[in-house]
Amino acid sequence: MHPLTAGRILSKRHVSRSWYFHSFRNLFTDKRGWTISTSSTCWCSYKDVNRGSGGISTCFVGRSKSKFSPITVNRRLSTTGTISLSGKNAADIKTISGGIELRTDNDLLTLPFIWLRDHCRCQICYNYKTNQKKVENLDCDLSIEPRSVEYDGVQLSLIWPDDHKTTFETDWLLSHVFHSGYKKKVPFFLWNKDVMTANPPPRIGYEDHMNTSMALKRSIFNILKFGYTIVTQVPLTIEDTREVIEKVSPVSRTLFGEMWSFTSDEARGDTAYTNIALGAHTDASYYNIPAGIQVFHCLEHDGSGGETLLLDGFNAAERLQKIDPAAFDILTRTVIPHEYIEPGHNFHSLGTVLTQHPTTGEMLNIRFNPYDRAPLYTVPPDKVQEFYRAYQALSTEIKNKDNEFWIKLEPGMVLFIDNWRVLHGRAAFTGKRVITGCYLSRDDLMSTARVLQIL
Ligand SMILES: C[N+](C)(C)CCCC[C@H](N)C(=O)O
Ligand SMILES: O=C(O)CCC(=O)C(=O)O
Repeated sequence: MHPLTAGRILSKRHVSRSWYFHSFRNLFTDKRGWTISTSSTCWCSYKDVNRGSGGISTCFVGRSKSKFSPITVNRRLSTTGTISLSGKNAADIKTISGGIELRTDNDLLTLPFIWLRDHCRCQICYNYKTNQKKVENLDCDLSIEPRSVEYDGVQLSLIWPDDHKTTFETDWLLSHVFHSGYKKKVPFFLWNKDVMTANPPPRIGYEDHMNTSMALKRSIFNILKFGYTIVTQVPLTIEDTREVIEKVSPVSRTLFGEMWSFTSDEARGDTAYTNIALGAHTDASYYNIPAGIQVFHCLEHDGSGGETLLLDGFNAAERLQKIDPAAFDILTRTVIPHEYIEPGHNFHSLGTVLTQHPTTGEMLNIRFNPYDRAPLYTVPPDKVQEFYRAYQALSTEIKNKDNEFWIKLEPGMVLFIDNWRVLHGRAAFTGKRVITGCYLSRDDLMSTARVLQIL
């Protein structure tokens, strides 16, 4: 147990802005040698408070429930109970219940005080070496209020009842607080067949992708914007393919291993290992967190057919939301199972077909693989028909030829597909066809995107 969170007995009324806690800080660091010196209400645990006269009170600070030491605190009575607002742009802030509203050039931010106190990025509260919070703030007074707020248009500064000072840059607030005007750095470019035919993502040459950060950024940018990208002129080996991929992200290990290659030899118990056509689907639906990216590189094909189908699942979902909101809603709420079973493997997942971003409501993931659906035990009988109706409504969008974009993967073309968004399929084929590739985790891709400052 953390020494400062042990023995927390104080009721909230004692932790208010009418108490001045500065002297606590010295006591904690000097006498106990405790490293936390925030001295804020968030960190103090009190056994009792005896109001003394003349503004002096005695209370008990506990290290554990059984061990308390008496100390003295200066009691500062709040004079007005109001929060002073100052600064060149004070007119842009307004106190509201439990927080402030901050008007910036284009947004109106609502900033709860508890949020502002918890997100303090001063050296005491935040470790800039590890990029981690130093304090848990789990005892923070939920109704904490600052004594004063200052805003100059660039920085917002707050002084808390214990004299702790918190300063934020407006830009930092804009990109971290909940607000409806949040803008994605790389918005989705939703497409159907015609839109994609007219605006395909630029293809990146192997040498550029491998050697210039501009080109690598463009490859990743394409995945975020269009849901896929293609690197051309890649040497026809698994090792070279892996090197191209590892510029983007480490290769994930799945039930198919790391780098796999497949052909129509039925080596595994999945229709991918045949030469029959496969309708649009996402892969790894039987993982609770489906693979983020699917990579394909056709190393050889000496027959006909085998074209690759790409289809923007977010565009299909968005259209469904417009024309059949009830179906869309059912698919975002109904958890269904998927599975992959073959000797030595038995994968089973639960998840919704459509998942939206929890704050923006934008599409986050489509999990659509009619082939790998498991028996539907998650839907009560009286809801079964409406689920099938919704699933069929989505599949009508997915089967719509106007949404299908077909390409022929030629040897040397490495295709990265956002498996959370873009569905893929293939036409039946003849002859020998060998495809290598792998899966990547979406978190790894996003991490690279942030490091390269694309996000
Ligand atoms: C890509 N590779 C051939 C290795 C595996 C194919 C797995 C296909 C599976 N039905 C799924 O949807 O995940
Ligand atoms: O063979 C192909 O081009 C694609 C196979 C496929 O859809 C898969 O492996 O999931």
